[in-house]
Amino acid sequence: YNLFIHSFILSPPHLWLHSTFLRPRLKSIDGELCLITGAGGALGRLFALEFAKEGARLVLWDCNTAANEQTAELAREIGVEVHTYTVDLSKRQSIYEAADRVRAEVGEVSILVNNAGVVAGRRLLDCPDELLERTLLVNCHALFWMTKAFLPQMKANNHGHIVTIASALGLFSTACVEDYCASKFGAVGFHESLTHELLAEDLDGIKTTLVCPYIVDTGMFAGCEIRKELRSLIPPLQPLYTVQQSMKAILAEQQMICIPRIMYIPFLTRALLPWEANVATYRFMGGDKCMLPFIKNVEMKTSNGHIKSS
Ligand SMILES: NC(=O)C1=CN([C@@H]2O[C@H](COP(=O)(O)OP(=O)(O)OC[C@H]3O[C@@H](n4cnc5c(N)ncnc54)[C@H](OP(=O)(O)O)[C@@H]3O)[C@@H](O)[C@H]2O)C=CC1
Ligand SMILES: CC1=C(/C=C/C(C)=C/C=C/C(C)=C/C=O)C(C)(C)CCC1
Repeated sequence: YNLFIHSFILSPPHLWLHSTFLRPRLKSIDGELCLITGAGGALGRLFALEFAKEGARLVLWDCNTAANEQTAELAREIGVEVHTYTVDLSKRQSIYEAADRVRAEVGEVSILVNNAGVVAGRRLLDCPDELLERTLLVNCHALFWMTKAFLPQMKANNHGHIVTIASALGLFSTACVEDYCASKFGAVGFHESLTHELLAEDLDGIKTTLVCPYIVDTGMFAGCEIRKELRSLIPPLQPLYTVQQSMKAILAEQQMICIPRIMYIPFLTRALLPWEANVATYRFMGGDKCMLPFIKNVEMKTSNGHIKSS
């Protein structure tokens, strides 16, 4: 009983309330070395620019060399040091080799932003096995290898920050994105377990932040939509807004953020309401079939040869 009370005194409710509802102090990351995966992509590029504005030195990883270089150019214009690496996050060896090079050529990474992500965008039964596997490798397994590569240095200094860009679909699911939900639920579980481990080891200098956005207007889920009447109530997020909200959470060392805040509701009701009530709510809000137009979109692009598969 005493231990229980003591644990609460160590993290009293007024501290939770303060960090959740009041404006917390934002930390300085000037001069820190920040590694961002998927830095050639929409959110990855914006993260790179926001971290650059905060004065962080950047290490940018992506499998798309040209897009990654473009991000690097934009970040250099802000005036920070930038290093780019072409890495295939679906390959463990590619991650470890690039990590060794970063350590030798640049130094110790203190902020890790695991942002790269993919989705198959096909119905499970129509989807090539490799494409399903790739989602798990990039969105989930890569988190193991990235953490194994960079956490030891953070532990040695008891200093660092690991950011996981997961998804609202890591907290509740919907139909026809089995690969993506499995990978993002995995990412959420990974983040939580790692956070508990760091706390249990009293490594209070290493922070973690989980980011769970709703649809972001980047093209990744183009076509995904809920019931027409509700679209103005919960519109797709702007990429810059998403990244700015994430940055606030990261710099405030917040453990988790759902963007927009209304996404906490389906997350909670998933756990609190009976299954049937959730199914009825999904039907009413168009959450049950929201992925069908997205999958149609991918099918059309694939048949036109515009989309590359694995
Ligand atoms: N857009 C959305 O609606 C939402 C996105 N998210 C998450 O946000 C993150 C960023 O998404 P977003 O910016 O929209 O997506 P993008 O597709 O724009 O960016 C993802 C980047 O990751 C790269 N990438 C993909 N596979 C690999 C790989 N094997 N190795 C290295 N790099 C790879 C992509 O390269 P390439 O282009 O060549 O494939 C791309 O540059 C993802 O984790 C996503 O799951 C979360 C919630 C909503
Ligand atoms: C299921 C569901 C909804 C729709 C969620 C959607 C459409 C989420 C899309 C998320 C994406 C694309 C995340 C990418 O990482 C509502 C209407 C909010 C509430 C009822 C349950």
